[in-house]
Amino acid sequence: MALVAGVDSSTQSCKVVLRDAGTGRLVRSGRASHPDGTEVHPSAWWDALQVALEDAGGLADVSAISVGGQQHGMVCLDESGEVVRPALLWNDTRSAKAAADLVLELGAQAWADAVGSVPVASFTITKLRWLAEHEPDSVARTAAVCLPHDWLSWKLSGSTDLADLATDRSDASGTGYFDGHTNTYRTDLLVRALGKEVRLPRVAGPAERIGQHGSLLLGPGAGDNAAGALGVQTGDDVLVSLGTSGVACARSSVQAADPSGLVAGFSDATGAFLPLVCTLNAARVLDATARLLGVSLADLSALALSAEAGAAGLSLVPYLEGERTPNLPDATGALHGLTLSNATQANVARAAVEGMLCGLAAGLDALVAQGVSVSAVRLIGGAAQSEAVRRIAPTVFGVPVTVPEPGEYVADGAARQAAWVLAGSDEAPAWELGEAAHFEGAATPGLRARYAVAAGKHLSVPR
Ligand SMILES: Nc1ncnc2c1ncn2[C@@H]1O[C@H](COP(=O)(O)OP(=O)(O)O)[C@@H](O)[C@H]1O
Ligand SMILES: O=C(CO)[C@@H](O)[C@H](O)COP(=O)(O)O
Repeated sequence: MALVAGVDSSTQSCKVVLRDAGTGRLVRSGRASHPDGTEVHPSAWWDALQVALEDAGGLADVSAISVGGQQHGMVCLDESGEVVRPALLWNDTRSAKAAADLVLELGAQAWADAVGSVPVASFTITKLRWLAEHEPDSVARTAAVCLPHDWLSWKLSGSTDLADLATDRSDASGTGYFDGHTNTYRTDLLVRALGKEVRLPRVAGPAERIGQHGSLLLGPGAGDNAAGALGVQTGDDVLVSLGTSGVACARSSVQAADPSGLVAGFSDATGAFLPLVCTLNAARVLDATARLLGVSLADLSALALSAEAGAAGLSLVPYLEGERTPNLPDATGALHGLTLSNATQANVARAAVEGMLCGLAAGLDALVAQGVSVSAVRLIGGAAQSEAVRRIAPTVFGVPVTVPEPGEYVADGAARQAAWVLAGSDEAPAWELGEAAHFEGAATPGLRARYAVAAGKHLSVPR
């Protein structure tokens, strides 16, 4: 029995799964936390990976490993491979003005045509423009730019040579300087943002071996959402992930080019595309609401389910970290529709779940506008563990929702990729998935319209 390992180095934590390469059976797993904040030194990810690997019993008996990681984070390396400054993460909105400037310079349609997406503050390219404008010394020291998963793969390879940096299409497509049609970098766009050329990771094929450390083969890895789609074996279903970010995406044979900027035209981890909508506010909206109410997440779920659908007219606008879709980096959250009679813990809990899901429902609408058919949703990510989220989701999305057996689907997708690399086959191995739970429910009348009015009245406060 050969073992493969998959890593999910996500915003809040690092998770590792070790699976049987042939059957996909889970053999061991481990995890470790990441520090809070939107600016994190990559060494914290490496330290967390070591702890998670140790927790999972180590790699001594593992044949291949792949890393999935949070997308977009800007990792700058100097000529000797040292990190120049802490990485700016996908949810760091300081580059919002840089994003707006870049869009103004070329026009939204030109960006969508060139790289599949209109840049927002999350994208690496806007962080590079921010760096050029605010930290010229850091720019002068930067010899290479890569992404969180690229950096971790490179560290795992044991190399310190920048020439050995490698990435995959899915993560490259989130930079804002990668053309998914030709699978080549648009270095002209990178130079436009940063003001100089730098070394970029080689873009490996979906099942290409990018290195070897002793007998351990290294797969190309992927952005976390592409890895999640590979792990849950979505086929043509729409995937909604409720982690730190809220994501709605679907596999496609064509790259999206949405000039409205709502849908990002990313690539997937199999050689196809992954049109994707991402919000900044998902699981942590529930964390914050539970904190506000002084209850546990389990109690929050029970409270939400004890309230009537629609929370008796309360709407929670969940822009607690600003928002990315819609592009409102300075927006703040709000509770609308409070009255003496509806001011209960149960209604606030319900409004938090419904508000978070309404943000994702708008994302599903944007996918539909790009030609994606949404007849059912598969739900993953930390907040999919909430019974309230599972049961309320169909009443907000208006379609049935399937929740796969609880698991770490991003890490699983990375492990499946590692098994693919090991097998050298044309396609990723098909692994048995566990029992899924199915949820249905009629759409709550008027809920989304009322949310849309409330969301339109958000307050923007520059931070
Ligand atoms: N039962 C639950 N109910 C609601 N939220 C949950 C539950 N279990 C975990 N979460 C939340 O899920 C989030 C972590 O999810 P995860 O998908 O691992 O995030 P990320 O990949 O962004 O690091 C945390 O904010 C955590 O509080
Ligand atoms: O920015 C995006 C997608 O474009 C996010 O989905 C990040 O990739 C972070 O993912 P999580 O840590 O929330 O899973």
